[in-house]
Amino acid sequence: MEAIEELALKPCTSSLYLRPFRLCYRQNGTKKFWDFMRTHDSVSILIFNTSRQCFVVVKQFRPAVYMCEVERHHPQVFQNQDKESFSHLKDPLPALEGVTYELCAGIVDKPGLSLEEIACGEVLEECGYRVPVTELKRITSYRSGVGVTGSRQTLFYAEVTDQMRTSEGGGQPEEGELIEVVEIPLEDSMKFAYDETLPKTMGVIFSFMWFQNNIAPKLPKK
Ligand SMILES: O=c1ccn([C@@H]2O[C@H](COP(=O)(O)OP(=O)(O)O[C@H]3O[C@H](CO)[C@@H](O)[C@H](O)[C@H]3O)[C@@H](O)[C@H]2O)c(=O)[nH]1
Ligand SMILES: [Mg+2]
Repeated sequence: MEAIEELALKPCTSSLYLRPFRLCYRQNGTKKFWDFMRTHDSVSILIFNTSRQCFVVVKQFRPAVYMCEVERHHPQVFQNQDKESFSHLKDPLPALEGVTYELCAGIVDKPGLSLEEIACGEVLEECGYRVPVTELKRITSYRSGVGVTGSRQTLFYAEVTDQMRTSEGGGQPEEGELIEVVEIPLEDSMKFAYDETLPKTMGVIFSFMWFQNNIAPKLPKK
C-alpha cells in the first residue's frame, strides 16, 4: 500500500468528486462570503466481528492527509502554483504519513440505491463480508466538515461472523482502491481510539464510544 511514487501536485480545475463555490450574502446587515465545496454524501459502517470480538476497520492512503503532513514539513509546498517547480515534490515524505484508520465508508454516488444498499456494497468491497441489507442498524447521521463541505454522512452498525466473510476485501482494484482491512480487538478499542499516534477519523472514535454505551453492556459475559 505504501509504494506511492511519482508524486506531482497540480491545481484542481475540474473534478468528478468536488466543486468549489463562493456564497456571497448579507448577515444582519454585514456583507460576507463563504467558500465551500459540493461533494457527495457518504455512508460509513461500524463493523463488529462477533466470532473474534473485534472491530473491523480499514486503513488507506489519503492524499489530503498526506499533503497536510507535507505542508507541515515544507511550508512552501502549496505556493507558487504557476512555477514549474510547483508540481514536482522533491524528497517526498514516506507514504505512511498519509495512511489513516477509518470506518469502512463510501460515497453516495449510485442513484436508485438506498443508503443501506450502498453501505452493504462497501462492506463487501472493502472488508469482504456479505451482510444482508436488513441486518444493518442505522446509528445516526451528521454533517461532516461543516466549514468546507457540509455533506451528510450516515453511520450504520453491522455485526458479522467469520462465516460471512466471502473475500479479502481491499476495495475495487479497477477503481484504484487499495485498502487494508485491520481488526481492533474489543478490549483494546478505547485505548486505540484515544491513541493520537494512530491517525484516524472522528467516526472511528465516536462509533467505538457508541458501541461501549449501546452494545457492550448487552454482550454475553466471557
Ligand atoms: O479525487 C478522487 C476522489 C475519489 N476517487 C475515487 O472514488 C472512490 C471513493 O471511494 P469510496 O469508498 O466510495 O469513498 P471514500 O473515499 O471512502 O469516502 C470518503 O468520502 C466521503 C465524501 O467525501 C467522506 O465524507 C468519507 O468520510 C470518506 O470515507 C475512490 O476509491 C476512488 O476510486 C478518485 O479516484 N479520486
Ligand atoms: Mg471507502
